[in-house]
Amino acid sequence: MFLNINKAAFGYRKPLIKNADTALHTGEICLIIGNNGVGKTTLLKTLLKQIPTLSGDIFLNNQNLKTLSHEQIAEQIAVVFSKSEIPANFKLRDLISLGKYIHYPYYFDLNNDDKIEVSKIIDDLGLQQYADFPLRNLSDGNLQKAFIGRALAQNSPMIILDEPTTHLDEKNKITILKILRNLAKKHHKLILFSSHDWRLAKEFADKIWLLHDGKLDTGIAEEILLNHHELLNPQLFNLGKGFVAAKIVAPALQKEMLYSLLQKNYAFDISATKFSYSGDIWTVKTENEVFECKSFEEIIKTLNNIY
Ligand SMILES: Nc1ncnc2c1ncn2[C@@H]1O[C@H](COP(=O)(O)OP(=O)(O)OP(=O)(O)O)[C@@H](O)[C@H]1O
Repeated sequence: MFLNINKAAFGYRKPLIKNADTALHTGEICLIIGNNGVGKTTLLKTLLKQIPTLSGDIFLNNQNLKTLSHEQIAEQIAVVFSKSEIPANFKLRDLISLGKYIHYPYYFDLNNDDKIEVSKIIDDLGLQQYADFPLRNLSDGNLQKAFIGRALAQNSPMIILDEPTTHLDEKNKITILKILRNLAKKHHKLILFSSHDWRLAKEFADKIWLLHDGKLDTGIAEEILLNHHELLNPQLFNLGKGFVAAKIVAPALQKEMLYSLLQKNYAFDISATKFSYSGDIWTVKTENEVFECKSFEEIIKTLNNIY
């Protein structure tokens, strides 16, 4: 058990989250989700002792956070915050080298082994051609990789990332999430990250910490999603207030797409109509009739004749 949270409360004067009780191991990836302002960043800052724990205890590698100095915490946890300041006039290699300086008592030039390791991190992240680029000239995706590179150079067993995929396009999001998965599974790092893009992130996370109603619910990602129907996607897009779903028998993706189509177009009870999908054909059954439709467009035409 690398991180252990024991009946802890987080927040400022008033707790945002009470009675949090959970643990994570190295090699695991955990996604933190919750609505805006629920306390995700506050929780991460508390784990870093930037904010005091209001009550209860946090153990890092079996040591109580209260007894650890900020330098000792930096040896255990590297951090990538999404709103990180870009150090002026730094090149990419300088930023990644910064991760090494927590291991030096004062400012020194890096020793040879550390320089080699920094170059290897740059290679592993596919950033060779940008090594001597000023940070301000990097794309958002490469800058984000560079901050992850700095965290890697720190060589800590745990990495915390606050919204590491914001501002990134789908391709770069997947690249970053794959890098994180690789770090956990091949290098046994514990990765804890927050994201609002949870549909994508959950594909990569083993566990979820869900912050809601002043509580922290934790567990295997799929278990948390199953137990929190409000998170599962159809309800998220429930635009038609009077919509009552129809029965849909179809593979998950087709079911999700039909649900989304129906709830956008019909703000009333359509539960009397049943839909099933087989061999690329949708069968639409009303009380008295059966229709076969080859596309969603045909389904809409059929339903518009019925309702
Ligand atoms: N230094 C502070 N003192 C008092 N309250 C604060 C402080 N910093 C943040 N808060 C409040 O604590 C609450 C939680 O903020 P936090 O940034 O942790 O939420 P979050 O879940 O990370 O939100 P988001 O998804 O919008 O990033 C908010 O209501 C915020 O205004």
